[in-house]
Amino acid sequence: MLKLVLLRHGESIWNQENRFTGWTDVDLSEEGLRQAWHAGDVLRQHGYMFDIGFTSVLKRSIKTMHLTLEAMDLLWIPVQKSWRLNERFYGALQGLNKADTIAQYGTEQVQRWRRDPHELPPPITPDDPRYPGHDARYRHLTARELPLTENLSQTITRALPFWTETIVPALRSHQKVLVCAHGNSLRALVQYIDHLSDAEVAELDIPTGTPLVLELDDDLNRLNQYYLEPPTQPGPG
Ligand SMILES: O=C(O)[C@@H](CO)OP(=O)(O)O
Repeated sequence: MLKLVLLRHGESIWNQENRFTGWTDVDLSEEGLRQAWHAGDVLRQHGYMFDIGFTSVLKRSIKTMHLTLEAMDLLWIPVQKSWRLNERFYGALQGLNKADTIAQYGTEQVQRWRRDPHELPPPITPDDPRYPGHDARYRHLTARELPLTENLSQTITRALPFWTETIVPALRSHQKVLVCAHGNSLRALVQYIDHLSDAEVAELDIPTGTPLVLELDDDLNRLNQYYLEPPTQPGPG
């Protein structure tokens, strides 16, 4: 059996402010920092250890990985970063308050932008300051790879090469793997691994800072899946 742990980053400042985030590189909130440490603490208490970590190039996810590993005294393991694990690129919605957007466009439209795997949010243009082509960390990406907007199905397509070429070989060589990423990039991975329908993935909401354990067979079919909670302390007597 192969075991994989997925961890959504701790709460970010824009999660707290209820804003569409996408590739905006916002930091963790105080609560997010606490959640990231707590995740490591819970993993340690359950006896987990990792050989390698994979994360995105966004600081809320990088810092979550770092704090989680620190709480486990595993800061020494290799951690590989890839833009392919980034959050879904939310186009022109990035930065907007979700409640204001609902007031302007209606609940149904906003829900489609957020959860319909094929619905594209309004795109930005390359002269927009939010265009990733202006950011040094994406300078090796081709024009086709630089998004102007992205739906969940496109997020799966760009995350998949990293899954098959990097994460799967690590799992197959029996390394213990921690993937720290984002609400939608993790939903994309789980949809692929679990063969979830569009309706099922629309219902999937992975909470921040809570380790999700996937047990897989040798063909990478899911056998079991559960969130790790703090172990219950034995009561007095
Ligand atoms: O804003 C975002 O980038 C994501 C994750 O926080 O939001 P949503 O859950 O609406 O897809």
